[in-house]
Amino acid sequence: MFGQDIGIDLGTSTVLVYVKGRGIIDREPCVVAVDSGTDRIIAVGAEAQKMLGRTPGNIIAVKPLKDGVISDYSTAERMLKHFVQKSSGHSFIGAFIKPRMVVSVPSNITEVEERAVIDAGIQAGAGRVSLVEEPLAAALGVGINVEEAKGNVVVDIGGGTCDIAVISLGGIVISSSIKTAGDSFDDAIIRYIRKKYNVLIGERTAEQLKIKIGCVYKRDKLLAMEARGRSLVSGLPKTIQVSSDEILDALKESAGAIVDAIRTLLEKTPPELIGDICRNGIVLTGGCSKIYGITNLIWRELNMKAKVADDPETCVVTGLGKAMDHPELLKRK
Ligand SMILES: Nc1ncnc2c1ncn2[C@@H]1O[C@H](COP(=O)(O)OP(=O)(O)OP(=O)(O)O)[C@@H](O)[C@H]1O
Repeated sequence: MFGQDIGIDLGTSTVLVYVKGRGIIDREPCVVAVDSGTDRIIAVGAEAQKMLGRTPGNIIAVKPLKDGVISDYSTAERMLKHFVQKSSGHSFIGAFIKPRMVVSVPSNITEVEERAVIDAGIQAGAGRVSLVEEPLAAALGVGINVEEAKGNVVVDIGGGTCDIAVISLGGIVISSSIKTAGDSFDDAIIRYIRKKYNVLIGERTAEQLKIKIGCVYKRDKLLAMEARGRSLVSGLPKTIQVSSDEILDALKESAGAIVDAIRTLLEKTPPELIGDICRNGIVLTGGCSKIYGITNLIWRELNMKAKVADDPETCVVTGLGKAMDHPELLKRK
């Protein structure tokens, strides 16, 4: 006997939880704060994120996912348990009847990585765990009729992975997943600032630069932002002015890798579907698809129309909600 259906977009940066009949009930950074002495969880999500890099010796803030897959099994399992308990509202029925869980995973993950997600879900209290590939869930969430005999391309650019898939007739015809996405954009900014200014900035500063002034195509109007870091020469705090053109330069290689991955997949796509794809254009989802200029870059490099979905971060979890009613779309049942 199963209880409620829960959809979990278990992302590298963010976890979103969907409960059938209630919609999205939770959206938290994928971070857990653990007391290293007692191994007890102190905080999950936004509260734990505030502790990242600022924790006293006995508290460690852990990101249990890396590159879209579980890298710290025990923490991931306990984090999932937290969300399962929250979703049941600690109700009497919720305590006895196990929920069915549908979780999104990157395309092309290994069987071992899949097994880790399923086991973590079961240990967290689910009665059954099914998986859906992220781009398929994203396509459902965007409202694409995935059952049609028409080709659609979805590119989901999250924190850890960029998943690209050609979808037709309710399935993924061809897909690829690269580990170049939001986190590697942040790393590229850190490396660029270090090389150019001899200043070491933190991950959160790099992410702010990316979100506020970042771009992968030249902005019409030059923007600038102050960034604080540590001088590698004096060892003291230093503030620098960074421009949007500098971030464009820093992100050139990573953005190029995403475009190349789309190009490679299109080259392998069956010719019958290419016509549909040219007509429909590419649909972009995931938080990092909000980077300025991504659609212009795709047009310039691939001569293809692209559109960023409305609210691109919630497409996957919304799609998981829809997949609950279409068991044929689930990868592992
Ligand atoms: N306006 C923005 N411009 C650029 N990047 C952004 C913007 N808003 C969010 N991001 C980035 O989007 C990424 C998070 O996206 P998302 O929540 O879709 O990832 P995720 O599902 O957790 O990751 P994955 O699917 O790779 O496991 C982060 O790297 C974040 O910095």
